[in-house]
Amino acid sequence: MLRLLLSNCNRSDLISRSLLQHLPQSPLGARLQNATRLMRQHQWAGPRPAAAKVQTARALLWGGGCLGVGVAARSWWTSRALAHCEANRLAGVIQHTLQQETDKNFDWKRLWTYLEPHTWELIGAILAALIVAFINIRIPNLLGDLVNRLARYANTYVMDPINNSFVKDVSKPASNLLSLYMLQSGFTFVYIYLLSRVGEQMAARMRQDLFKQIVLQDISFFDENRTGELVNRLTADVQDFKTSFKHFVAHGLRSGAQLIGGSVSLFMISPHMAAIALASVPCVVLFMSYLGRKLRSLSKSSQAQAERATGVCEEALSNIRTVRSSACEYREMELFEQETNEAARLAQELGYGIAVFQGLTNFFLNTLVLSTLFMGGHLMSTESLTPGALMAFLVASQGVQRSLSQGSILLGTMIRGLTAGSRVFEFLSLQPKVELLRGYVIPEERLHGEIRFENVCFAYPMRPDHLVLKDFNLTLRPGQTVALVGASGSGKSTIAALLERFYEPTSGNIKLDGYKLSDISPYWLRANVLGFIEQQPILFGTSILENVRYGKPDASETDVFDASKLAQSHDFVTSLPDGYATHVGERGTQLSGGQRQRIAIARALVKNPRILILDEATSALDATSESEVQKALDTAVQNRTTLVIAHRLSTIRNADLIVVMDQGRVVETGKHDELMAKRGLYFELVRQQERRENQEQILDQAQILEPPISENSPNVETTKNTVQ
Ligand SMILES: Nc1ncnc2c1ncn2[C@@H]1O[C@H](COP(=O)(O)OP(=O)(O)OP(=O)(O)O)[C@@H](O)[C@H]1O
Repeated sequence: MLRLLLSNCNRSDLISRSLLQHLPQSPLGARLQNATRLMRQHQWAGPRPAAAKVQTARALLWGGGCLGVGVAARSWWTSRALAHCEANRLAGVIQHTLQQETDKNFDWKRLWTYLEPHTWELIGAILAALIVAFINIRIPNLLGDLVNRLARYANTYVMDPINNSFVKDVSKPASNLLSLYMLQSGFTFVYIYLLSRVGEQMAARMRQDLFKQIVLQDISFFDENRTGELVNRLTADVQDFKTSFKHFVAHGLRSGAQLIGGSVSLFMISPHMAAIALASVPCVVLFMSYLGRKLRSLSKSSQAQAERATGVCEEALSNIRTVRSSACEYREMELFEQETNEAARLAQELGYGIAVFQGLTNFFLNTLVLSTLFMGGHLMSTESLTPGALMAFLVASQGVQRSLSQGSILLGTMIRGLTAGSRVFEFLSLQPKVELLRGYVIPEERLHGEIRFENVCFAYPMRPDHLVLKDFNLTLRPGQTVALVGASGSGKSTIAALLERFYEPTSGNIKLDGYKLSDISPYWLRANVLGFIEQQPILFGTSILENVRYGKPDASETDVFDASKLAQSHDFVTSLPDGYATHVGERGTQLSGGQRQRIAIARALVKNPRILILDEATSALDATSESEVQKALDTAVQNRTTLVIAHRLSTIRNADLIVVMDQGRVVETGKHDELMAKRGLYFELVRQQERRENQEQILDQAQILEPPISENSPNVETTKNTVQ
């Protein structure tokens, strides 16, 4: 789906045509840009850790050794080209290792970029939370005051409460207390409301940035990361971070302020009791930070495991037809069960750690209350403490106790939040190697559609030690149809992927009308020059009109109809009850394979591309659909340079040039008749295919001739018995 997204980049969404026009258009400008890009890449590799330097040196020595062997084994020219491939491949290995070593600590600076636009709201929330904390510190003193006054009337029977001095005496501290309660609730509302605004807006921006960053990544990123895991980061991790942030700021600030303020007032009420009560706090703090570190690493593995479970679920659901047709429902259930059980086990371990911590903290705090009562009673008996002061001390110490126990919950929240945040920021800081908009645009009058592959070597980033293309050379002249054939895995689709700039060659060049592809804006290239038709095209769950328009968002209805006529889809679309407004279902499941394919062809043609890439566009179809789609393709390729990746060799007999590939190299080129006369690999492939097709025909005929199974036939009996 992402390949499709990249190959049909939505121009109106990302950048206006005028911006594209302003990009440098001369080869010199492009060379300068390329040089800057290379310099930046070089700077990135700049300060290498010592271990990496050793690794680099080792790798280079090893590379040197390999070069030596290569020189001895091959002719000078071939080995020089391959040595170059090997050196570049090694550079890939080193870069991959270095990337894995990058620090994944929490990025506070990046967090600030999200908070900065809400500075005033945040300050307001912090102030309101601090005021609440201050009020909470004041309340015990006022309560103590009230209790002292009430204590005076402990043994007095109040006859007339209205005219009695009791009311006058008590009303002032009581009304003071009431006003504080009202202020406390008002400021609580303010900070909770402001924090939730900041949190929601921050989370929305984070999600948008993360999605943008993910969509812009190189295709190799998607080879490495599973879709479900990416979706998990976009949803669960951002959610976790937001919740933890709000919780932490709201309760953390209040608890922190209350802890400090409450401790001060404890000292003011009774320094003796306060000293005893707070003596053991440093031990709790030390214990808290030790456990915090342990819990953080546990939380990290627990969240990563949850991500894996989501990955399994997403993969199974998005490929439900394959799961069903392979009868793998129970396997998928089992796999999901294993992954979720493991996630639950890790989460339980985390919960266990937090529970131990909280239990110990509670025990500590309760013994603190008990010792306070014991000490307070003793001081009261010696008349060095009033009952009001004891009451104030107890309420204040309860405030401190609440803050401390909040601290243990906050610790868990903070751990979860920091882990989720660093996972989100990890992807936010990734930079794609190929920048979508960087590069120049070839002026219309110079765009002819000539493609040259010059000594291209390539290894996939996920398998840097496996060279897929070795010194690959090929020229496609403007308007020519060139077919790539070869055994499975020989590198045909890789050629198409390189032409689309889904990957960059490890060495060598690909040129379009003499301009290096690496200097051209990939966005412009895919949006204007290349039309890509895949073997199994994916449609989006919207109308046929929107699906065709996906190739060119500003296409008029007439453009869509014209492209559909060229793709032989107009007639079947207009015969549908809703015509172009027909919904195709998720991934286009409500259409037949041939219909999907023809809509995909219309989607590619609507932008009138100069170059068409057909990746086995008919191989997944039955004979009727194949002939319809083939008709569409025959019209589509006219006046365009076309690269056909062929499986059914019968469909490319008329190609202007057939290129036979074997293990990433070109081994034969020519027209069909020339290659057949050569009796080389192409001849062999054609023969193999003919034999296979004959065998399939014989099997089909055998099935037709086989008598229908009757109710009484032994086969049916056997089946019945087996089922029973
Ligand atoms: N994304 C990828 N990451 C790593 N290796 C890959 C990737 N895609 C393909 N390969 C490997 O590259 C080699 C060439 O694959 P490619 O798809 O180009 O072959 P092909 O000739 O098109 O095969 P087929 O006819 O079966 O489609 C294979 O060995 C394959 O395993």
